[in-house]
Amino acid sequence: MINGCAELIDKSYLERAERLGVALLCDGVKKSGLEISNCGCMDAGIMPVDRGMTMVGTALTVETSEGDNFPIHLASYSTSSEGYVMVIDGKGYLGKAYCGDLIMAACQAVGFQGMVVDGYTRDRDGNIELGFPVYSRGFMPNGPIKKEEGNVNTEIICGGIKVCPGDLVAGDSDGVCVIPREHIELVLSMAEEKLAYESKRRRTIEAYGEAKKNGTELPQLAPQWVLDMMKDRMG
Ligand SMILES: O=C([O-])CC(=O)C(=O)O
Ligand SMILES: [Mg+2]
Repeated sequence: MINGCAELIDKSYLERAERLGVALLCDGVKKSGLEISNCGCMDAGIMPVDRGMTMVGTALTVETSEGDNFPIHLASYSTSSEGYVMVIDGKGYLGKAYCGDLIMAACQAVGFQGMVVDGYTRDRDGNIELGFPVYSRGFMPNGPIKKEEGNVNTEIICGGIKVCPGDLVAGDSDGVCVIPREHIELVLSMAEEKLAYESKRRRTIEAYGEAKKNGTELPQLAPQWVLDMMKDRMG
């Protein structure tokens, strides 16, 4: 089944997500109390091809299996709009690579923000040279087959996480997370609260380091919640 693409996510949301990064976005899911498996994080087997690759965009989904990359070709040519991340449910198949730097270059030329593959990719060096963010289970020189049309823009599972066309997908050195489209605003605001907490913590840690260096009185290093928990548990 080949469906049209979901509407692109508002740029202001993407900019906020980019500023936060994947770990804080997952913290935002946790703080929001939403019942989302693993806080929206794909499993740790799905990693960036190169450290420092980052992406944020709107999910365009592909479902395929057994190393068949015909559906990936169909998805690549299904839009000319900039801003999608291609999320490929390859069923974790590890016998063949689903794609390499040729398809990746085509996706980059179209304006995809990146690609996530539940399976292997190849042409690692070429991929890094392109600077196109790709997240996969690793590398396999054995190339793909071209067979079935698969599904484009249907609900899929990738890296253990449900992904619907139009969801927010973010990736960085830590991995990939998915925020359901209907919860983007809530998750971003929760993640921004966590960011504010972390900034405050960083200032406290810095002040402690400075005081230690200067031989002045040390400020309290432990956060208040640790002190409260210690009192509760240890009296
Ligand atoms: O040859 C293929 O179909 C996959 C590949 O390596 C590429 O896209 O560069
Ligand atoms: Mg190739």
